[in-house]
Amino acid sequence: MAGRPERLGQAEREAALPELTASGWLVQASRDAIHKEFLFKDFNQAFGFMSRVALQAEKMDHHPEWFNVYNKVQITLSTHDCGGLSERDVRLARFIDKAAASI
Ligand SMILES: C[C@H](O)[C@H](O)[C@H]1CNC2=NC(N)=NC(=O)C2=N1
Repeated sequence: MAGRPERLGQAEREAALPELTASGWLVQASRDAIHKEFLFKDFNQAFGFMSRVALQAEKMDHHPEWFNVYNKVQITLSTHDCGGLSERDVRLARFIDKAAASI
């Protein structure tokens, strides 16, 4: 993706975040990031989901912070290059929700 990412402004947050928080993303209090926990039937499904997200992350050159144990995947999204939330996090979060729904 071209260009240096910029932190979302107030209007962009008001436009993008309600949709994400409605689907279970939490805006972190401790840093400018969003977080969501996904539960799957077993490790196989969790890892299948992670594989899809990993391929998309490479394509976008935008990578999640995540933690997996068995069927649980916890994901934090933030843009390190701008020190907070950018449009890339919004786009990746939308992709992640679709990927989880298709497992
Ligand atoms: C050099 C490379 O483009 C950058 O380090 C990319 C890679 N993946 C990234 N992922 C995330 N989450 N934030 C970034 O700022 C970021 N930057």
